[in-house]
Amino acid sequence: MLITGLTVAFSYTTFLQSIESNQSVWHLLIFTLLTALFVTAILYLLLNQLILKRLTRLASAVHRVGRGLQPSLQLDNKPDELGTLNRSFMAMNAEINQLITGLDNRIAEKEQAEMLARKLSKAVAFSSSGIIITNHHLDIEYINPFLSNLLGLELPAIYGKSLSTLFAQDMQLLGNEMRLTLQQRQHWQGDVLLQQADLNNDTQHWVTLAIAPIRDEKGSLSHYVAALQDISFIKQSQKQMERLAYYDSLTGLANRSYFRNQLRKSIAMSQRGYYSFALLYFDLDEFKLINDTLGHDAGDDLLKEVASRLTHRLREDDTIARLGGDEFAVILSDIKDKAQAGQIAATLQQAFQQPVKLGSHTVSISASIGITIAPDDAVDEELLLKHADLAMYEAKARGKNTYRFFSQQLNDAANERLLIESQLREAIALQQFVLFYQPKIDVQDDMLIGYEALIRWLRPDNTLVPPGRFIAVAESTGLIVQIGEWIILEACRFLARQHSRGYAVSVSINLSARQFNDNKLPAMIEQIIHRTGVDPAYLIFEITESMLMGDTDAAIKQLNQLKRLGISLSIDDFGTGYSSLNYLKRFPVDELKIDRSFVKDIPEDRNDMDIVSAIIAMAQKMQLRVVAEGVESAEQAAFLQENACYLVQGYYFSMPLPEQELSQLTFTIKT
Ligand SMILES: Nc1nc2c(ncn2[C@@H]2O[C@@H]3COP(=O)(O)O[C@H]4[C@@H](O)[C@H](n5cnc6c(=O)[nH]c(N)nc65)O[C@@H]4COP(=O)(O)O[C@H]3[C@H]2O)c(=O)[nH]1
Repeated sequence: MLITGLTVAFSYTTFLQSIESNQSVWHLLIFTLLTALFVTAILYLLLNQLILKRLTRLASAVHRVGRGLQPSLQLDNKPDELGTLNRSFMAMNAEINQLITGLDNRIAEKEQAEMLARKLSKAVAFSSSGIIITNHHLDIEYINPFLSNLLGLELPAIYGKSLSTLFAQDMQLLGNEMRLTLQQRQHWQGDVLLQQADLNNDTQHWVTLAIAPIRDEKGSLSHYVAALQDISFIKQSQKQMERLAYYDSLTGLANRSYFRNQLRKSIAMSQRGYYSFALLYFDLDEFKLINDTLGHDAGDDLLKEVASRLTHRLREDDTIARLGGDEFAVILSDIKDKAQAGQIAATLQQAFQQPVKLGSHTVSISASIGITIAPDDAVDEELLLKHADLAMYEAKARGKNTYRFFSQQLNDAANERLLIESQLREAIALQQFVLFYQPKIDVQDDMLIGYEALIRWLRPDNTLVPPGRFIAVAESTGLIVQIGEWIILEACRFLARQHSRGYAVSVSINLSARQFNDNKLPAMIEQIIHRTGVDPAYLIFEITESMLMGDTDAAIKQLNQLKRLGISLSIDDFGTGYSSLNYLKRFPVDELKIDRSFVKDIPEDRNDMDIVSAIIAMAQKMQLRVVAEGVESAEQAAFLQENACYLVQGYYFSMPLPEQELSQLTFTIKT
């Protein structure tokens, strides 16, 4: 409601008439007063209703807002000045509310951020990863306790120093690379070796390090944060695995796979014309004997000693590997010529000159070294190994403790051996072997007392191949076991025929090392004896001294097994090996055969004559039969007889003959 004016009706005439009468005056006064009061009340009511009440509400609202409360009363929105004031106030209040809410939000956000920062700071401080914060120049501003403890860092002395001061000496160059990468790619990651702060403590830690930038609101680089994990354990395991994969655990030398890798690398370099290298291959001449007699622990100690001696005689760039057992190989890198390789091989052999002490024993050692040169001899891995191996066997054949280079002739000989091997297989299948028999004579009564069976290979073109041309190949390929069984069967059949004619002769059969070491040999012989029905007392098996060396216990066991069959045992080529009385006593043998080499120079060579008479004396002392082989002259026969050696074999009496020609012999045959 809008108040535009107030009209009071007053009648002056009536007022005068009232004055005229007192009563009327009082009435008038009272009336006037009442009217005034009424008007005032009306005015007050109107004022209160229209203005004061609204102002009070507004004041109360202002007061509440001033106290931070919401105005509890609803302010009117009338289209007058007070309504306008109310609206302005409400708008202002809404704005204030909005501002307060915004402020509250900002405060809440700030509190949240502070809480998060506190959590992060705790996480960083207690983290088991290393954390570093640097400025944008990579100078350290913060290092967390984990890292400072790990490296023994003095805080805050390290602050302000470059990040790379934490790196090990070898890693210093990495600092520059890191800076460059960070400029280009914003982050850097890699494995770093950290150095202990105390330089006297040489513990080093491998860590994987990741560096990322921190930017301010404007996006400008302000800091870097680096996180690192200790991976020393992983690196150690890696190293351990590498060692296991590439190094021989006994000697610490490179193993076969590492050696092969190096060989391939060397071949690649030599093929590019960069350099020549030599491949040396060898084993220890006495290793098997030492291992068998002194035991495997002594064998291991020997290998360790050899490895250490060899390592000291080689250059840094050379590779020495133990390929297995007592097999060693060396790659001599960048050699000038063959002569240089030969010199180094000789140096290596010098390493063997000093005997090795193994517990209470002192043993002498030697090595026969095979050498091949790349790229001159070959640039193929397998071929080079084969060449070095061939050269080593040549060195062994030339006497121990020497070295030999691979040559084309060696290769030809090896190829011939291969050819013989394939032909031998065919010869076995086609039964191209024959036995010849050389008489054994007792010169006391000129009586033929037995024969030695000697194999020949009768080729389809009727040529006779002597055993010296194929026995070694048969031995190395194992074919001798098959051939040997045929020899024993044939010799026993021959013996059975001789006995059936009434001749009480013996037959001597040569055993090769491979046959002798075969534990099925006694059973096989027993079976043949049974099959052919021969009297084993007339069977003599010849073995060489070298077969008894090595594992003597096993040899004695085998000899006893053979002896149990009722056969005799003879030591062939006696005098060329150990020939010691003590050693002989241990073996259950019946006969010694003096090697041809001592007989052939009688009577010219006094020394040989002395040896022969000593062997005869020794055999007599041990109550062994003694047979001299290779007797070619009457003088030799006479000398032997004078020295009480009556059993002889040799061209002087008879060449080895095929069975059908034995009837031409004029000797009285023992019956
Ligand atoms: N210069 C000369 N030589 C004489 C004389 N008397 C005999 N010989 C030869 O000397 C060799 C004696 O045989 P060995 O020492 O056991 O040496 C044998 C033996 O080790 C081996 N061998 C021969 N036959 C067999 C066999 O059946 N089995 C095995 N495992 N090896 C055999 O081959 C070697 C050579 O046999 P062969 O060529 O038959 O050579 C035989 C024989 O023909 C002589 O007065 N002067």
